[in-house]
Amino acid sequence: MEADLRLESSLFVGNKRYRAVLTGWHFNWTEVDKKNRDRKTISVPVAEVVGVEEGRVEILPKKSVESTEKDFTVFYVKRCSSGGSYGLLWRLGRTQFSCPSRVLRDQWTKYLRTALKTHSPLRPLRLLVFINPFGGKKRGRKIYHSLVAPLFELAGISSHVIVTERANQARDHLLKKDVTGFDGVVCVGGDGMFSEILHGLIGRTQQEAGLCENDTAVTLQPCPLHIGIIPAGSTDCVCYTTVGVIDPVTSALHIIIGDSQPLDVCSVHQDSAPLRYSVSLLGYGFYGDILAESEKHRWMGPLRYDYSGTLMYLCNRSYAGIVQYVPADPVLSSPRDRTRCLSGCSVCSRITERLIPHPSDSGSMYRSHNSLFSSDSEGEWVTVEGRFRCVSLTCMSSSCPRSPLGLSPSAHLADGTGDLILVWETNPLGFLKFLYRHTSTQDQFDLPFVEVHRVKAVRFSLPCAKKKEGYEEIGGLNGAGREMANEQKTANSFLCGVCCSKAPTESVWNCDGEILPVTAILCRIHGQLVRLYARGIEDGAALHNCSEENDRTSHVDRLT
Ligand SMILES: CCCCCCCCCCCCC/C=C/[C@@H](O)[C@H](COP(=O)(O)O)NC(=O)CCCCCCCCCCCCCCC
Ligand SMILES: Nc1ncnc2c1ncn2[C@@H]1O[C@H](COP(=O)(O)OP(=O)(O)O)[C@@H](O)[C@H]1O
Ligand SMILES: [Ca+2]
Repeated sequence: MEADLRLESSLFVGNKRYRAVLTGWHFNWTEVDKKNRDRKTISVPVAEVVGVEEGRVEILPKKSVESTEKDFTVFYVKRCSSGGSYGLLWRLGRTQFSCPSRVLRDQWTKYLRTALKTHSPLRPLRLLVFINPFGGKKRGRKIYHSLVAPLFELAGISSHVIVTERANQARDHLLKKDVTGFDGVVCVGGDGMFSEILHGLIGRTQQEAGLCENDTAVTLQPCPLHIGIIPAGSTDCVCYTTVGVIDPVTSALHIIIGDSQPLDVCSVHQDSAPLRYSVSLLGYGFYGDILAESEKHRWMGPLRYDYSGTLMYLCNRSYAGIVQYVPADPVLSSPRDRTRCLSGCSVCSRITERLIPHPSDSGSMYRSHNSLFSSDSEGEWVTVEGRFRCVSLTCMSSSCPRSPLGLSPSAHLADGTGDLILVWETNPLGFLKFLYRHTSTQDQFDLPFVEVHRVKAVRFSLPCAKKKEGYEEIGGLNGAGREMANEQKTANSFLCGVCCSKAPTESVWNCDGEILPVTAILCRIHGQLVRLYARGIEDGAALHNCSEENDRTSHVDRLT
């Protein structure tokens, strides 16, 4: 079949002659000068061709300009440097070709379209799109209609668009309404909107599989529908971490070409409250307090987090707690190994192989129970207790424009583990140093009051009242935190006077931007539970559209 797809001929772009070649995987065109010498080659992977149209076509607005029956236009992904961000911006490239004959033109368009179908099996044909009109700077509708919809139309995607009228409408729709015929679900909004889609899709998939989501021991079934994110929120952390830039056009192009990025998801079980899922930040203490405070200032838009963050920094609160965790296999990777999970990551690929069910399993893998949660596995749990500035768990690096390398720079998107970050009670200057390091390449874990562990599961509970009093007197049980405790006590009560008369003894959990109503939780990481229309962060070396060869086998890169 691939041999059939080879096509080679002379083509013209303007008045320049090119030698164009379509092989199985690439479409290349090389300028040929008057002496028949090859000059610059442009190489586009077939998987990155957005569309092929007869004639000379423009989009935005889409129109056919003066053209002949020998012309055709190819639209494809073009990469540009993104300036400040780690990833690459994608733009729509367009080249209008002229053929020596109409027959050849028809052959080119036919071959290119066939190649597209063969090499991008996950390209969506029908999408369900939810727009949150109030997310971020309230520009969701405009972003979708002016930047994204014309690209979907060009790519022949039909979309059913729902502008939400209330919170949780998208989640409820996915849980209850018929979604047959859709290849994917797109959310236009922020992390909160993504979280709605996540809950809806995971919930529906388990319902259909007859699995009980609340059972901490059940192995959940991966979702069959892909999720696309068009960023239009406040933090846009999931988009930034999986694409590398916050840019609606880049994200729309990843959706169109049917990119596929698996993502780990953490299930958060609470005794008296419904099950929640998290991918970016499950945080107690500092991040919980920021969220609770920021809800009062929603009118500020994305700035509410900086305002509340500064306020909560000044409050300098710490909280007593017992944290238990099950460590992941240290041979596979470590949160301090100074590597980055990039597109094609080899650490994530290793678990992909293990997760793919073999025919002989006949689905039993997804129904199996996890030994972690049986009573005889108690020995695997490690316990720490004391007073913490914050306890955070993230399934991925959780980078965002504020923190380009993220909460845990070496975390992996799809390795089946999460990173648990424990920041013990410390003085205000120490904590500022910790926060400030998130904005640069300095290691935020290289501080005496910070610990990070790669984990498969986490439990959190409050110490009994008597113990809590003890911590308040001795300042926690951890060596690093203990020394600073007395000095801390004075600082705490002084600074907290800024926002509250008495520091509370309990914080709340921030679960991807949602406040959880309970403090005691049990969390478990589910490897590759959902798939996004993304491919992970591409490094600058992938700026290749003008080069001979397109080698996209980047793996894990060391941080420099
Ligand atoms: C001194 C500079 C400190 C910069 C510290 C940056 C740490 C940033 C880590 C960000 C992790 C983001 C994880 C994502 C969470 C989102 O799921 C979730 C929901 O997002 P959505 O509203 O878009 O739906 N977002 C959040 O919960 C917001 C988290 C808040 C992060 C902002 C932190 C700003 C802190 C500023 C402290 C300033 C101290 C100044 C002292 C003088
Ligand atoms: N029409 C709506 N009205 C009010 N809230 C909504 C609506 N649609 C979605 N939401 C909720 O708004 C919250 C924030 O949305 P999000 O798109 O993440 O923006 P932001 O990043 O600014 O927080 C989400 O938790 C979502 O459930
Ligand atoms: Ca992970």
